[in-house]
Amino acid sequence: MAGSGVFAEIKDGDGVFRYYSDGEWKASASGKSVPIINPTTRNTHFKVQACTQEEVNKIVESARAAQKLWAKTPLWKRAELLHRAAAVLKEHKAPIAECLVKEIAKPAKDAVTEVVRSGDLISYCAEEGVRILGEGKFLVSDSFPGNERTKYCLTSKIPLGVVLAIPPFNYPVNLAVSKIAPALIAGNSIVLKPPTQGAVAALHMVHCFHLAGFPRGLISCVTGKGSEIGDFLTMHPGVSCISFTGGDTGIAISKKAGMIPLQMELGGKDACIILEDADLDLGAANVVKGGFSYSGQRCTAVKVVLVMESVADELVEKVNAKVRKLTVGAPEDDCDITPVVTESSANFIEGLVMDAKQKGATFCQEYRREGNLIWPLLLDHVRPDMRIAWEEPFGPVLPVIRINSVEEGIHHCNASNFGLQGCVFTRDINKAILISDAMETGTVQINSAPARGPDHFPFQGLKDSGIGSQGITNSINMMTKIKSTVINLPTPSYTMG
Ligand SMILES: NC(=O)C1=CN([C@@H]2O[C@H](COP(=O)(O)OP(=O)(O)OC[C@H]3O[C@@H](n4cnc5c(N)ncnc54)[C@H](OP(=O)(O)O)[C@@H]3O)[C@@H](O)[C@H]2O)C=CC1
Ligand SMILES: O=C(O)[C@H](O)COP(=O)(O)O
Repeated sequence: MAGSGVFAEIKDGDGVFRYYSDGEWKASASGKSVPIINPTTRNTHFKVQACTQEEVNKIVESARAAQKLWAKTPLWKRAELLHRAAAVLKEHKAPIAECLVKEIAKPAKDAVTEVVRSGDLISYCAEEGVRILGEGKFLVSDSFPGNERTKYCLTSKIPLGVVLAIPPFNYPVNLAVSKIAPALIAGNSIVLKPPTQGAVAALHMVHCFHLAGFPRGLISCVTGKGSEIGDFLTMHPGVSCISFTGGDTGIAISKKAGMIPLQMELGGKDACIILEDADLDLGAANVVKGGFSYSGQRCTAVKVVLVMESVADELVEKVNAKVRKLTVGAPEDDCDITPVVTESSANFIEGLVMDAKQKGATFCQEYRREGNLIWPLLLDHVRPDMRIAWEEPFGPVLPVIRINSVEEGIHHCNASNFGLQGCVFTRDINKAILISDAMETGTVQINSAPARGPDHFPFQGLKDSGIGSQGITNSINMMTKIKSTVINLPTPSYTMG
């Protein structure tokens, strides 16, 4: 059970979850807490500390001190500790998954998968770090015009300092460790600010790093509402790098942050283009999986289907047949469709649906909502003047736009402010490549729905979907800087010369 057994110390006597600073679990001096509302019951399920600015200062100070020592810890030892943390995390997957079910209504099996996937990510990161951080470059000067061979340049990757990690609610464990593990293996320290919905799962995950024996202050976790402590954290002079995943908040952060490296993974409006020659059964299965898994609350969810008119009726029929089979209900029952994360999120989704209704979209199912639970809905004959053609619902509501040419589909995709992923279904690999090249997105999947995983693949968004690239190798590189040492010789030296 959450906050019991080995996790007992992360909760105070009043049942409020503590924050983690300088290797200890503490109650905030604010005396205030932030409620976490269970999306299913809509009642307060957990409470976390509302940390103060002084507590943030203290955390950043100890993170800076701990990083100096950690940078001098041999790479193999850093990797060994990460492997231990991965094992502890997997060992305690059940209570962490339980938090995900209660805080963000993630279906029970998917919640366990998220924790196990996170353990695997940490281990892979430890191995990859040992390989790529153990290597540098050796350059000689005579390759550049006008130079003799008098300079030897040695480069290596050095840590940045304190990495601030801010993940979103939908993968509060996986998208936290995707920042924590690369930062640590590269010799940085970490300050984590988890999403409010998902904070308790994240605190449990942090305790697994504590149990694994990481040094004091190297990892900290500060809780509180992003709208209250977010600016203080992201503009803190002690922070050397920000790795953020979330919505438009990331655009505001990137405008306010100082001259530090930023990794931003933001929203998406991933298009699924379906051509006449596509395998429509495969296309329909991926539209349903891509559009409705975790009730559409994935940045990589299919968020608009662009299907050629000649096969649209058949595709819609096949998709509808699969939508009818989706189970709707509680995450504890492992239903396919579960309540969306907050009431305001459900209201926002409803606003998009009503706008589409008013403007004449075809409802393939009856619109139904109870509390935060919204039944899956396919909207056919959506037109570009409808909000849902462009906005990200982050819910189980999927628009279909019928197109008459490939160019029309690409045009719609590229007219979006977002550019995260996209996918194309066709049996013609040549067409698929041309479409992939034409789509202005960070990734294009051919004959499969968009996905971030497996977690070592590069993952990046263009335009408003982000800055930089994630994926284990890219994150390690992003959280380091190149340092050079140049050996200057008094006379040119040529090997075997
Ligand atoms: N491209 C990608 O990889 C992904 C993108 N997303 C996108 O994330 C969005 C949904 O996630 P959601 O959690 O609602 O996103 P938000 O942008 O609302 O929140 C993300 C994180 O930022 C924190 N935060 C809020 N305000 C501030 C602030 N002023 N300064 C610093 N941090 C702040 C939040 O904390 P708090 O919860 O306390 O407000 C949370 O931890 C969608 O748009 C989705 O597409 C989601 C997953 C992956
Ligand atoms: O937030 C998200 O949507 C995740 O990054 C998606 O990860 P997945 O595509 O591997 O499920």
